[in-house]
Amino acid sequence: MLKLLKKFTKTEWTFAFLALIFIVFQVWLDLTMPDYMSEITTLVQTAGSAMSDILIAGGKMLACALGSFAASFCTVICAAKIAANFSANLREDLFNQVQSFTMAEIGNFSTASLITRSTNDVMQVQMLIVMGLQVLLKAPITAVWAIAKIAGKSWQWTFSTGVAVVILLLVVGTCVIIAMPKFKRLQKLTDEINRITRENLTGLNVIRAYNAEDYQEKKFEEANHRLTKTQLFANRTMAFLMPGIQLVMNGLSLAVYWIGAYLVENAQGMDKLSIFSDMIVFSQYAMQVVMSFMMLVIILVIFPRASVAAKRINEVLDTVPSIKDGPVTEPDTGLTGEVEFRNVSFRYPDADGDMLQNISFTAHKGETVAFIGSTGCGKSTVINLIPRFYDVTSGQVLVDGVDVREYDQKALRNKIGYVSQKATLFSGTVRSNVAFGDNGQEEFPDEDIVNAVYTAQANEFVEKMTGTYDGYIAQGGSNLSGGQKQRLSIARAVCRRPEIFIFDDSFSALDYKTDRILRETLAKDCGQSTRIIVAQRIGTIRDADKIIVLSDGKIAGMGTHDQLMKDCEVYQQIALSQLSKEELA
Ligand SMILES: Nc1ncnc2c1ncn2[C@@H]1O[C@H](COP(=O)(O)OP(=O)(O)OP(=O)(O)O)[C@@H](O)[C@H]1O
Repeated sequence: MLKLLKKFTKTEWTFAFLALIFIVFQVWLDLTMPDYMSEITTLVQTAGSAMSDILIAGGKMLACALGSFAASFCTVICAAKIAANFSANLREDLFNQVQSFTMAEIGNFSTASLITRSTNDVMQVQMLIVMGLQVLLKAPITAVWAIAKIAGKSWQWTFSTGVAVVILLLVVGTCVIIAMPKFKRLQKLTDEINRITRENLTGLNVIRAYNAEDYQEKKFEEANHRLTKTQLFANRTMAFLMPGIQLVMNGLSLAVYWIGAYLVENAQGMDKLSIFSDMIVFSQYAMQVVMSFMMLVIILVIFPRASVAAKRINEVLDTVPSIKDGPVTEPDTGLTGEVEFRNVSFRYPDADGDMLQNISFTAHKGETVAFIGSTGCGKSTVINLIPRFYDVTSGQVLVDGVDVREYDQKALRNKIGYVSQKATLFSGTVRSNVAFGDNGQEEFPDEDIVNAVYTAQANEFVEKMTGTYDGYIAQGGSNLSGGQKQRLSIARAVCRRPEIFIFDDSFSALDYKTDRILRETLAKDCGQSTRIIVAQRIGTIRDADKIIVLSDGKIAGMGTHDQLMKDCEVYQQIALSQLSKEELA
């Protein structure tokens, strides 16, 4: 928690200092009120007192109460401002940190947990700051000040207040020790609820199609029940606190009056009056002491959960992304659009064995290099190493003659137009999806957007959309068909005018005719760019300059279609499973 508080900015410290001033002022006013009460008590008991004197003392007491209210209001405003600013900065830090994570780190935390950490966990810390600033500062100041005021009045009264505080601490300590482990579990269980809800929402169609609503509901119910049970246990434990504190407070009042009665009875003449008014004042101060401990208890209810949340936030902020920027922004090798793999092997984090073994090939400028192979043989894994979604385990991946690990990541990705296997679109318009991101140059001109849409064969449906290029795209492109989404994803890559295109099975949802026309226009409009294509269909890659056949993470053959048809058995099998001998001839 302290580590997070180091993130306080100058403005936040200034507001914290202001809050402290308001708190000291409020405590002074609160502790001055019993003095006036004592004055009123004495005036009331003294024969011949003037009514105006009582009213003046009462008026001063009222002024103190109003002043205390105003000071408390100002403290709350300061605390709310600090907490809101602080959590906004924290959320931004978390967002930026998660942006810099590689797939490995995101996998480590899980997406659901990262969402809880950026929202719910930040809220827990925010609540602690709002309450903490008011209470953590106010309680000790009030306690010390009030104790100083009551010390020396009567040892019996002071002793009974001391006993009340010790009992209070024992009650609070026991409750916190019992509830603390449950608070730790609460955040984990919130992650779980988040994960199930996300899974449910993203897979809604499949759940309905398979009549799996009951199964999902059961999963949710179980997680919900676990969360509710833990919450109930923690809250029930803490529920003991308030009645416990009330009991101690009432017991203390009783003790003060009982001791007071005994002292008054044994006193003589005017002393009786003075002891009586002391008793009234003392009971007020003693209540202030106990109240300040009670306020600390409120913090103790929030603190365990907030401290767990702070730890979880720090875990994210302290994670060093495994992929770091190198120094190269523009290579001086004189090469463009060249991709080379040198003896590359790769193992996924936590996997037992290498997924890729000894992969070596070169794609020169303007060439089309295609990967084909059975499902799960490692095609996507190979191409994900080029934009450095993962780093190689051994060997080297070079772009324009420079190891990708040497590149500044932005500079490397500016050279690449990547189209993922699952078309990903963002809520917005056609334009905002095509002119997406930054390629290190000026903003994408309208002309480039239109050209890219035409090259990707997307014009045919975009121009029919309401609003055409400003037509609405729903989150994840859910208002488009699979093939339309793929074409817009391709247009997005084309619009960047990259040196290297990476198509990860990006033509699979297109009909054969559109697939062929799209490849032709790509070759015509982007002939200068290198194209690396993963495909399942022989037809898509047949004309490639180089076809690499992958089998179990190893290269089983490399060459043109004709060469492979002659000497690569795996390729022949794939080809014959898709096309007849006549078509292949
Ligand atoms: N993030 C990951 N962590 C661990 N293993 C993974 C991860 N991603 C993929 N794999 C494994 O690596 C293997 C190769 O996956 P990859 O996606 O490269 O195959 P692919 O040839 O592109 O398959 P497809 O044609 O079905 O897309 C698979 O066996 C898969 O289980």
